[in-house]
Amino acid sequence: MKADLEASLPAGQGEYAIRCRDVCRSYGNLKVLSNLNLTVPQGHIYGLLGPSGCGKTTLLKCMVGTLKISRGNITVLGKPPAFPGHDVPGRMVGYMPQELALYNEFTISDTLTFFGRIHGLTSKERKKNSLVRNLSGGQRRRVSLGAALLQNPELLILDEPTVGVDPVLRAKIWQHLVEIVKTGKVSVIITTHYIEEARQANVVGLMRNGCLLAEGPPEAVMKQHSTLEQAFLQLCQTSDQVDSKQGSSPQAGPLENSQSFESGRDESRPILRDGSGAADEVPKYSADWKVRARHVVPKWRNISALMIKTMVRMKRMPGSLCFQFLLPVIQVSLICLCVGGDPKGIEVAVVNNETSPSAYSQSLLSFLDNSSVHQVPLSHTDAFEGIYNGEYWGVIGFGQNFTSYLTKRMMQRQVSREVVDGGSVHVWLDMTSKMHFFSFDFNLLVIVNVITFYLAVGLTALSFVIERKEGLLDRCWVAGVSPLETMLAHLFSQLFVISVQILLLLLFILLVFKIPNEGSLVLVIIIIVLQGITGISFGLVISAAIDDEQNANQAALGVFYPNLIISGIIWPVECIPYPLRYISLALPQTYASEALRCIMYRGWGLSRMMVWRGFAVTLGWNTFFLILATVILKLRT
Ligand SMILES: Nc1ncnc2c1ncn2[C@@H]1O[C@H](COP(=O)(O)OP(=O)(O)OP(=O)(O)O)[C@@H](O)[C@H]1O
Repeated sequence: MKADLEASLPAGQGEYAIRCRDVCRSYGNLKVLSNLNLTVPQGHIYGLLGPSGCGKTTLLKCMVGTLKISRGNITVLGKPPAFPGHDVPGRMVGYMPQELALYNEFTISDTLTFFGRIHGLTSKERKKNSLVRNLSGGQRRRVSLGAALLQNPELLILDEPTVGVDPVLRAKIWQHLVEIVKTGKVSVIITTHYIEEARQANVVGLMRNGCLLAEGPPEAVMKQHSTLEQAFLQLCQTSDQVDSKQGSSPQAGPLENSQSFESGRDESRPILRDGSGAADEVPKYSADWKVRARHVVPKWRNISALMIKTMVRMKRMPGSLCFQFLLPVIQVSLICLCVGGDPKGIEVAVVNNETSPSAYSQSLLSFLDNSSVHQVPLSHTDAFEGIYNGEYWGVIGFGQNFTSYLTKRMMQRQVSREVVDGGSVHVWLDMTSKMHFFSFDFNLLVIVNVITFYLAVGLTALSFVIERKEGLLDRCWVAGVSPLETMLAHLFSQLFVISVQILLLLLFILLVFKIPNEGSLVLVIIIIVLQGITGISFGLVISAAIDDEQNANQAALGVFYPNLIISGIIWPVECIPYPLRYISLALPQTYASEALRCIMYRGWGLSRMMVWRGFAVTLGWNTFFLILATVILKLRT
């Protein structure tokens, strides 16, 4: 039986498309792949079968290089995946992930064009104008498969391509796979839950608990059984029996299972290939510095493909795009209209103990702005009672001899304290009311900065979260897009959105609300755009680090309030206690807001420290956030 297999499975290097030796991979404490050995011969279809959760998808992700293995080695088309200069991930491999991994707002044509652009294809695809979101499940799978086949890859890695597909289409997919491997140049590894369909594969691998129970041509695996399914069940039972014999060891995990199974096998079992890779020498691969440098330098082709993708998606959601453009303008307009203006029609009690119509107190009261203050003449007792009852915002009081005392203050060089007091206007404010807010120097420009920053955070914080969840990020990785390219593409496309937002915002605050600008408009625009970039890059950090939409939203919101309070936006930095003040000065918005104020109100330029400091700190934060986001994204793939 082993001889049969060895005749059909090439052993030498170069004759296999994929070779895994002693591969281990864990998620935290969960060991998913245990010393797994697998060989996909060149020009063959390999059907990887196994129950749900046995680690098939994990293994495929390790093969395409989106997951790192913790031990062992994998060789795909001659080199380890993600090796510098190797086109896996890249053109050589077509990957269809388990998730559909399609952009819903794309047409079929857009989808093929997008992946075609990444692979540098110039041929014009046929126009398919149906939106992916309007297709049936089976149709979407076909598009997804089409995207994997697009660049005629040498290796096709298909994770359950036939799920939810009708039997006719399933048969067609298999027929196509059989057709493309005939040339001997294309190899396929395919996972499926429909065990019997794998009879059309040249080789099958039966996987369980992270190890391969058997590997070989389907006929050999089924030798003593009428179906593959029965063979698989038999293998599982035998494996369980060996496990229970070994069960005395409390730590017996998949690794031990695999070894004990191998060592205890007899010839009647369909263990068709000795998986031990210990004797195999691990080949050494090297790449010169030029290849390594080319591998690291971002490719404009990929960046532009991703940017066009984002623009097309935006175009397909015009309502959401308009809302994004107009949101800052709406917010700033509301702020201009509702915040920072003079109070209107507030009730103030007036206690005037002078009765004569020609008294100075009367003429003074007549000068008060009656649209802001509505004067209510009252007695001393009623006025203070009214204040306690919350009816009035304050009391203005004049003594009985206000006119004569004021005249004395004007005429005489020295007067008694009684004269000063009697010749003064007494004002009592209700400090429990909102009145004291009017004393705080509200600064619209700083708010513009905050809005630009946080809208940018909000725009980007979910960018990768959703793409990662839908498998799109993985698909792009496998097509050869690097984390840095993804990061730059997001940065550039969001920059377009925030540029429109900032343009509209400035038009409104300068032309409609006529906020004065004493300084250079160019500097104003640059600092606001730089703040927007800080927001985008911070959003990218959140997006790269967090997997779930809700947590990403919480993180963006969680940073909003502390930053608003500590950055001196609500209350001056000078009033913040010392340890916090140092933090405040290091934050991305503190010095930038100060710089914006100095440019617009004082007309200062870059030669002033308070201005260039704002630019320098913002640029520093931008660089830091972008590097951090790229590193996180790289570490997590
Ligand atoms: N990102 C992850 N974090 C933690 N555990 C994970 C993660 N991805 C997968 N797992 C776990 O690893 C195990 C193997 O998952 P995997 O998706 O590889 O199985 P599978 O054989 O492809 O299953 P199915 O046939 O249902 O797709 C499962 O127990 C799963 O819960």
